[in-house]
Amino acid sequence: MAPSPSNDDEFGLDSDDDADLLALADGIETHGTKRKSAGDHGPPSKRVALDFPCAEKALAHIFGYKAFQLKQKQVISRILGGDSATVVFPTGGGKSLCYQIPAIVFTEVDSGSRRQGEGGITLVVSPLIALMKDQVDALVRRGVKAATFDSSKTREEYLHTCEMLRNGELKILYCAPERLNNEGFVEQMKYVRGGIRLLAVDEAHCISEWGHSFRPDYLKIARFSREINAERVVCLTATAAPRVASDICRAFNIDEKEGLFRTSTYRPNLQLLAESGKTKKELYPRLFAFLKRNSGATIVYVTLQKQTEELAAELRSKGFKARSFHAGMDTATKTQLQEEFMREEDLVIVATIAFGMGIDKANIRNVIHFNIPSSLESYSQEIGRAGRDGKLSKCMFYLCGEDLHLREMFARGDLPSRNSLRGLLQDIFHSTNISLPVGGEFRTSHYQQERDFDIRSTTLKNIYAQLELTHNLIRATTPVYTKYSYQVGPTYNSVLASDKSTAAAAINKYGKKARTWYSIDVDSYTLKSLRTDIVRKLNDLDAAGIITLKPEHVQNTYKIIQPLPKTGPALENYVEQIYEVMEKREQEALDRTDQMLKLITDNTCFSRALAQHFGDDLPGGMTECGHCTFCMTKTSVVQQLPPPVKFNFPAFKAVLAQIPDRDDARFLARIAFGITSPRAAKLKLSKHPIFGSMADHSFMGLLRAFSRECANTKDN
Ligand SMILES: Nc1ncnc2c1ncn2[C@@H]1O[C@H](COP(=O)(O)OP(=O)(O)OP(=O)(O)O)[C@@H](O)[C@H]1O
Repeated sequence: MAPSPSNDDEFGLDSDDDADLLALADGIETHGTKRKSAGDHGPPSKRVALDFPCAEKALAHIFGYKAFQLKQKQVISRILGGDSATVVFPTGGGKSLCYQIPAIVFTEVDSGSRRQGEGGITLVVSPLIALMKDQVDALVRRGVKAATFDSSKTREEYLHTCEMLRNGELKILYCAPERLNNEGFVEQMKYVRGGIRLLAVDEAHCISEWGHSFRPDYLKIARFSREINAERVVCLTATAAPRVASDICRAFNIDEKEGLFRTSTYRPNLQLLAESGKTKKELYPRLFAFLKRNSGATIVYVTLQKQTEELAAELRSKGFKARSFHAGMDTATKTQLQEEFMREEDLVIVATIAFGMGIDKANIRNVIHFNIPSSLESYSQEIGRAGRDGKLSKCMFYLCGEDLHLREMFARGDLPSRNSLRGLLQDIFHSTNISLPVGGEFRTSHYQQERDFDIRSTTLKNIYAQLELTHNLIRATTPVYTKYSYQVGPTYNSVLASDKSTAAAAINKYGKKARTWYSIDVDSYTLKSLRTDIVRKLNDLDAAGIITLKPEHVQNTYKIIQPLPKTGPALENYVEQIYEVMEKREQEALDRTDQMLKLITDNTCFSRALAQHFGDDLPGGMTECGHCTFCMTKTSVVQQLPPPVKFNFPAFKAVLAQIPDRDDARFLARIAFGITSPRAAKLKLSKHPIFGSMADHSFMGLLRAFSRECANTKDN
């Protein structure tokens, strides 16, 4: 699963959507000569053996390491030689140095061609604010000028970063992918002194629609890299099956033969084990016994937040030192737990996947999966946290038939009904919007559409991404805040008085003061034509510390790229195409669970099957690892499925009685199966006894039964 996105909503730089760069880029020259972008490169230069002593020096003097590890040296040489790369190193493999060292030494490599103070920056796109912060703190301690743009920054810190950017001091800037959607930010990046020398894309597997954690915002990074003229790109990930790695390379125009750096995925000190049981109850004592036999720092992964608490309590009652950890906890508690885990040698952390990213503990002895991981990629990433010290560590997977429901619930949660999708597209392509010319703009509220059409937020973003990137109909621009409020500093009046621009005059005249905050309605009839100038001026005043700006009332804004469909059949065509893609994604999510189960239920060595999934194999022609459950027992693990249930008519009738609408069979099936959605939340159904009352049935069976019911109602 994808890590949760950051919430960058300060300083008016937030955006959930793409920025409209084209409008701004038109007629704007980047300063100095046009920069060479990653896509402009000729044939890769990896064939030329490059050596950069300055990189070795930085490794030793700044980071204190003796030698490069894995393929760090090759990657760094390629980047310093001017080319882009994709790096697939395991968790903890040292991916960060692959961009940090180039960022530090770029100025030494081609200082001759640049003016003083024009070293340019390395921009790192990473979805994890906490990780970014740790990295920046570590770099700053080592004397490297690094910063993040994120919502946790104080205003002073933000202004300080802007200042470093302006005077060319900054070497590395971290930001969340959402930040690249923002017009203001992209403009700022276009004008960075010395340019964007390197764009580093962390967790790059999120770009692939085949990947387990596809994020539409990631698809847009490639376009941004061209728009900000990034000189080269490095994409980094710990897990990428061959198809995913190809997607990444294709998106950034990276030569797969020369620019893809993979290391062996096999970890000989990890013992992959699995056992199956009919019920969780049956597996509890086996888990306790396992932990008694295998002491040491342990992570037990479960799927749901409440399971972390339940299992941790159970473990404590059996005398284990156990704590629960999940994303719903407050930051201070989470930090404290992480610190405790780093310190202690025998703590068992029962956690959701929220735990582990950025945990750099060498002696984790056991990683246990007490539910089914969402994919082989997640599994591999999670077990990869064990045994970084190279010592024998155990990775136990307890498979339980009961858990299949949970996986199906997740896999099926994102697909809306055709009706919902049709309703959404009718709303997007409604008469006002379709009468707009190409280049015209319209606004919508994602928040409202999620509720109106019962579509989850991530799915809605995916649909818009398809309209934008696959069908090229629209393009997201920076979300619009229809109202701007601001507090003024002591220099405000004199600055505005001396500013002779029309925007400044308008702000002076129409900015209304309440008690402490001023506000200006930039969409009012009088100000509409000056809107862009006023917003820019307000942002400038904010960046200069003259005012503190607070944009309000968010509206997602789109520009029309091609004429929108005007007829029913044309709209239906989009419904079909988009729905097909979404159905495929649902199927892929279900397939990923099957692949996970196949790993341990097939008649093969687990370690070999895992390596082969990633396009790799065991080293030295080995056919077996010799120490996984299959190698040790020579038998596969048998999945113990719960017996099929008889159709529960009373529960079925209760769902129909509680929900009188027959417009959406999928919605009814979801409620019976226990899958929530915006509509379920609005109707407060998730706490109702009917919710999940048929969780032991097959989802497809439920869908068929409710579809019949809806069709009958229509016929009558
Ligand atoms: N050449 C090296 N020699 C010694 N230690 C190194 C070297 N390169 C990196 N390290 C250290 O290895 C640890 C892991 O590095 P890093 O965080 O970059 O891994 P990663 O591949 O990004 O892992 P993740 O997938 O968890 O993000 C860090 O403590 C880092 O300083």
